Amino acid sequence: MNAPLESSETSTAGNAAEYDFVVVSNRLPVDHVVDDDGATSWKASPGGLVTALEPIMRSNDGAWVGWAGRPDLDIAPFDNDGIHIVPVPLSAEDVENYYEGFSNDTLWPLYHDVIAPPTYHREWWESYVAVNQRFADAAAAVSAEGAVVWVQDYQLQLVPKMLRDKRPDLTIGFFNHIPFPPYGIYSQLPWRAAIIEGLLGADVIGFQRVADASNFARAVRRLTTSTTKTTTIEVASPGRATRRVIAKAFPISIDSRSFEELARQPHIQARAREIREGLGNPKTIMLGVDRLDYTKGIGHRLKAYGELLADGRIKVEDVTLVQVASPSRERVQAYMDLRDEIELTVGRINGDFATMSHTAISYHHHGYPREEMAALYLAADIMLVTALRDGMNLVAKEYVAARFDDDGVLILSEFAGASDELKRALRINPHDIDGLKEIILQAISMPKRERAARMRSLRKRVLEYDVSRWSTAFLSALAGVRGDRDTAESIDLIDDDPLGDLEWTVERVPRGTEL
Ligand SMILES: O=P(O)(O)OC[C@H]1O[C@H](O[C@H]2O[C@H](CO)[C@@H](O)[C@H](O)[C@H]2O)[C@H](O)[C@@H](O)[C@@H]1O
Ligand SMILES: O=c1ccn([C@@H]2O[C@H](COP(=O)(O)OP(=O)(O)O)[C@@H](O)[C@H]2O)c(=O)[nH]1
Repeated sequence: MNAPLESSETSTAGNAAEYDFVVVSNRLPVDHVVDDDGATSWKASPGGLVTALEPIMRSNDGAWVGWAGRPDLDIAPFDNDGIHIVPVPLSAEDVENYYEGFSNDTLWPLYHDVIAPPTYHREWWESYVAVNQRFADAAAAVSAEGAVVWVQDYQLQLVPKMLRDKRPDLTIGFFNHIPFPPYGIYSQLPWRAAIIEGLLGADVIGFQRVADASNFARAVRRLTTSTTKTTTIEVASPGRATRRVIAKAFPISIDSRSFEELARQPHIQARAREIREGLGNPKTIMLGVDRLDYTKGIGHRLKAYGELLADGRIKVEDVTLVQVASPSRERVQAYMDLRDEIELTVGRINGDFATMSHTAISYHHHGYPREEMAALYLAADIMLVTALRDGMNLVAKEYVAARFDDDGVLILSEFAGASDELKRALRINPHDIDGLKEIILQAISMPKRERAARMRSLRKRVLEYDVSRWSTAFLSALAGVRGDRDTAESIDLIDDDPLGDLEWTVERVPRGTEL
């Protein structure tokens, strides 16, 4: 990686308005980290957004505008592995109010079915507006005349309108990586109309699920004078021509082939065997990989596993659970509470059931590199995705891509976006602990022939609809709007949407099942 300058000096890779393709996201693909001894370095950022966008950026020669993950850093733009990186500095106060506050303690819980209660603070909102303006200004400064700018995610929902006001020549896309909530929940937000107006600055607004797009269309109808017809929104503003905005589902994916290639490498397979041996070669290894987030249903899966051990329906010598819980948003109170709760539960289950030779839960509060992820997926007989609500969940798709041996069982929450596509997974309602226990037993005893048939079908889907298909679909929809015609690749990405037609009311939303 080229060494970036740690000051506001200009680098050779300047900040001129020269890029025809610009991605704007809260996070850059790399985080600036400082070790205990004060040494600084760059490491891959956490989460699926970066996993999905990195391959597209590498093949597009574009600029990526975002935050370097630490407060008070003023770093000049630099080139990293074929991507022009444009850091947007955030002060410690911005991080507290815009990122930890409004993004992750207001919007995140609100958009995830209020699993945790959202907090509404006016000063957080003011910071969100100011920081969104800063991202919009930075994007405008690097975008060439007529460029395509693709804004990502809930942290930057005001950027499309801010950009359009400043640079009407740009074509603007927005993709929401997390769910868009039903109106009964969304309407709690004191700034609900301003956010819809912000998003409507885009030409194409993408969502993970059909249900998200229809929730958004309903919010548009309730809060604006714009009209909606299927995926088209007619936006009328005083003194301006009516604009057409497309809002529809574009389910995100992964670079499936490259993940499979990685898993096929002999050293990754050797590492998978080593992981199994290290765990005492149990008959069944179950795996969970999540950011330590209350949306991921980690407690529900621990509950089911602990009860199966307590009931004597499985033995600790036979079935081990590996749980990777990568650190996330560690200064937000709900995340601190969750860590305490999960680690207490892990300690109790291990205390009650582990033997000198066999641990029950192998728990890891770390973020691992891609290679280790691939080895873990190969080592796991069962992958447990028990999210209470999740935009997509790329982990589910990575597990499938890694299993070139057509083996392994995916247990997948119906509340994760991936569930719309991965229909031959064992789909579960994570709130139903008894149901989850039965499904785990079914997965443990599933005959090899059935495992292979299911995995083949899952792999067909994941290999066919990869991240390049996702970005091509989105960007051709954007090109269609720019040319004032919808040339969008016909998106038959979803055959049907089991939850899509439900307009949930607040009362029907599952609220934190008691564990
Ligand atoms: O940046 P952080 O606050 O550390 O959080 C990491 C990312 O988490 C979220 O990921 C989402 O995007 C994935 C890819 O589309 C999707 O599979 C997953 O369901 C979402 O939760 C968040 O949306 C990103 O902005 C964060 O960078
Ligand atoms: O220790 C870890 C844990 C997770 N991941 C990656 O982080 C992403 C998680 O994406 P997902 O969509 O499942 O959830 P998110 O964290 O974005 O909500 C996946 O690419 C994982 O492989 C990783 O690289 N190391």
